[in-house]
Amino acid sequence: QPIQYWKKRKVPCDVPVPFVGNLLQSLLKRKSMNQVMTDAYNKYSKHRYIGFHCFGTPTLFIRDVELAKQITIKDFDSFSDHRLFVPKGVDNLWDKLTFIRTGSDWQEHRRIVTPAFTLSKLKVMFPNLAKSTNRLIQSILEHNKTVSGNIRPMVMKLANDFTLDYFMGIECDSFKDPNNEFLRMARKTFSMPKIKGFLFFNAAYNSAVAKILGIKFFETEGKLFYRKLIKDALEYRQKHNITRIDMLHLLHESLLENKKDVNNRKDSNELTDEIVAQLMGMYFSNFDTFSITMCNFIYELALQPEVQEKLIVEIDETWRSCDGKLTHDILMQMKYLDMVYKECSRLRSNTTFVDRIVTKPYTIQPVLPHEKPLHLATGQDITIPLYCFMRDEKYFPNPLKFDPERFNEENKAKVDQRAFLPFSSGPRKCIAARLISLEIRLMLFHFLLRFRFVPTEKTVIPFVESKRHNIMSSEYDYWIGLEPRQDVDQSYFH
Ligand code: HEM
Repeated sequence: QPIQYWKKRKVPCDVPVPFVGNLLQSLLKRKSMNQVMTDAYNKYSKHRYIGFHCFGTPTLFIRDVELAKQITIKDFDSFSDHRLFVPKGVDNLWDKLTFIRTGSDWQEHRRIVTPAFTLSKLKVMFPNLAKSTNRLIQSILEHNKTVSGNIRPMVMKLANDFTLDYFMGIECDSFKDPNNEFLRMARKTFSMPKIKGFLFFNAAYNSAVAKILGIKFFETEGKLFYRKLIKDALEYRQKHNITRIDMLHLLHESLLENKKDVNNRKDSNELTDEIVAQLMGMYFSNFDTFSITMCNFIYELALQPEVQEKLIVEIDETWRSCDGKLTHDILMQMKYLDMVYKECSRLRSNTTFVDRIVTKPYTIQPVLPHEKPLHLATGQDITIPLYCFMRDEKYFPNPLKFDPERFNEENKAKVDQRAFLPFSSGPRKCIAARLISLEIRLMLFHFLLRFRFVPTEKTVIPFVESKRHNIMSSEYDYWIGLEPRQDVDQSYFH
């Protein structure tokens, strides 16, 4: 009896509604998923964990940052897997994604792909990343004299062209040619329509339904398109002995270098399939997840003219002093940009929660007077609400205020790192956290070198979170103006 599940275990829990659990308000579109979780989080403030029901699945909802750290880092071995969003065997490409792999297969795979994301690799790739960002944002200026409207499609173009260049060395300019095939396929394959997001979230809790409906993440047309693109790129590089340091090269090298993998492989098709799966998974994250995050950040900055002005001063000074030759270290050492990036990540990161599955029986020992040992069996679902931690006033006073000064030299040591988790933590933390941090800073740098973000008469203030999307995005799109800067020294760009 799922309804009795937490009651029997003496874990506090709101009475769930049959079939939908504690998600009724979200399903009826009365509240966003973040709001539903925040309500539960705030209601049981004296507890470290509570019971929660996502549809028919009882999940242990963690309210305590130390317990979350125990689960994601200290006792990781007992919580090493994610729940399966789609049952294994429904979508063979999906099964290969890092996020989806489980147990020793995940461990081995993560070890293989990690080298593509190290700091040293990012530094090697930086000149290409910087060139590509500069080129694309310059192109926005050239092809859109004034940009005012929903900036989401523009940011998606930027994310698409950037991803193509950075992942595969393909130069594309969707501002010049908005009807190009690459953009069309990316939109078709990687943008997550709200209904698809909803189906996926449902599927995560009901694998039988997912199997019956044959819910697939990537459509066949997209799979065929990207498989051909990647296969051709690999063959061309091999034939012409070309080495270009990008994600395709790094993944290919990492997978090849892994001797066990090579010996076990039946043919090079399998290796190509592996690369296609990883690149498509990453393309999705860079096209969809990243572009929503970027829009959230731009929205926030458009409402913060003083922060923008301060940032513009730092950007102009940096660009002048490095004579337009921005390096990885110069960018990452920019103090105010660092503060703004972190505060945007705290308040506007799009991650709602992360999940874990108990992989070895585990007991949560009592800490508070009213607690008893709580035994968790293998397979128990766990929810860690990162969004709630990052907006808890216990860790971030006046949490809804956008205040980069929380991260200044004097204050940053006081930030409780257990609660500041835009990319989660521990061995399953987002593998691309460093890349995203660089990518966003680089884009903000080049945007603010040329434009100011301004609200327009259509900008909905304050930010209203989407009730249809399970990650943080705006309910009313992103109506923002990009005002070309008149005070910019044009010699900057020559
Ligand atoms: C702003 C954009 C992004 C955000 C906010 C984000 C956030 C996250 C979060 C919260 C997780 C789950 C961590 C956990 O379960 O503890 C995750 C996992 C992951 N992310 Fe990201 N991510 C972003 C972009 C990307 C990009 C662009 C890539 C690839 C290039 C990527 C690759 C991955 C992978 C492979 C995993 C699974 C890691 C594993 O299971 O070992 N992410 N991400």
